[in-house]
Amino acid sequence: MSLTQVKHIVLVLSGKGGVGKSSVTTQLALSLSLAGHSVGVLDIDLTGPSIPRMFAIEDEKVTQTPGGWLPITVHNGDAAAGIGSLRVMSLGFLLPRRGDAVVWRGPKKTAMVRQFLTDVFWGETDYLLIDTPPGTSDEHISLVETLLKDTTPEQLAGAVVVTTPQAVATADVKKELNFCAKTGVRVLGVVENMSGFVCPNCSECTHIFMKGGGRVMADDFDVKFLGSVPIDPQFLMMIETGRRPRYPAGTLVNGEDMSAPAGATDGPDAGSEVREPGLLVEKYQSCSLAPVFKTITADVITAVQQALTAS
Ligand SMILES: Nc1ncnc2c1ncn2[C@@H]1O[C@H](COP(=O)(O)OP(=O)(O)OP(=O)(O)O)[C@@H](O)[C@H]1O
Ligand code: SF4
Repeated sequence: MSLTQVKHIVLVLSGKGGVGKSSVTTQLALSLSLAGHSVGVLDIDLTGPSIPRMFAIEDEKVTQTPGGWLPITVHNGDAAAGIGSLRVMSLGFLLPRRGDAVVWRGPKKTAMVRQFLTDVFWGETDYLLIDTPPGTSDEHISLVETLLKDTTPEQLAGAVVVTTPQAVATADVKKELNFCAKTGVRVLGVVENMSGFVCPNCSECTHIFMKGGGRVMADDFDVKFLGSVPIDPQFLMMIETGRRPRYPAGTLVNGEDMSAPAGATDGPDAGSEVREPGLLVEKYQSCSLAPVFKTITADVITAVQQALTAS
């Protein structure tokens, strides 16, 4: 069984598409890795796998070994720098061409999800984040059934549920919380994404949508609110073009100065359209969302430890 050496499995769920589930998964993975943990990301969004693009590895192909499929390495980690390894598996790596459509009926999707859970060789991994499609579809049921059967309660830590602030999103995301309650999956907490907009000129955060819907929903369901994540165009730019985020002098986020140090040059990758997966962790450290996720990650780790004590 490929998950035996995985310590903690965390599902990333949302009832609604486009709320930033894959972005939250990506940032949680980068943040956990920056905190020194070895991290795996399993993308089971079979019809729209966006995780490979987010890690700039969409042209990679996985290899089959006697121990199973080998996930793609984003980086190997650096013990001296206190950074953990980061590896990714997605259906995107098995498709003949980038962007190929996957038109499968339920049973085939169910079988693929099972295969992803049993046939990927993760090796020793502290956190396996599973990015799921929106809703509560065949993939979710297959995922939860297999995990409840094949992993221990200590391994299956629980779910991080992602929403946006508006009522139209929270209404759908509530269905996901009900799904967790019915299937017995613990909810580690709720993240409100796209909560305000970070201006690229002055780094001021403006709440262009409503705010607070995620917290209200978390309170209604008596689960932890993990935090609000603003829209930062620099994060999007980093993902799309590989450019290193840059903020005006004096930009403070969560007490951390995000502006480039005095005299710093932009480096060879600044302005470059070439995305380099190995540099993603380093670049992410200079993104305004990194300190936000540091706090969220610390809360997720605490919630996982509490779940461990309770199980
Ligand atoms: N906080 C953010 N700041 C800037 N851009 C963001 C943020 N969150 C998400 N995005 C961008 O919004 C788009 C949709 O996000 P993402 O793909 O993560 O959503 P999703 O919920 O996983 O979508 P799907 O339902 O299709 O799987 C992406 O281009 C992503 O980079
Ligand atoms: S936040 Fe400040 S710099 Fe940005 S658009 Fe508004 S006024 Fe201009």
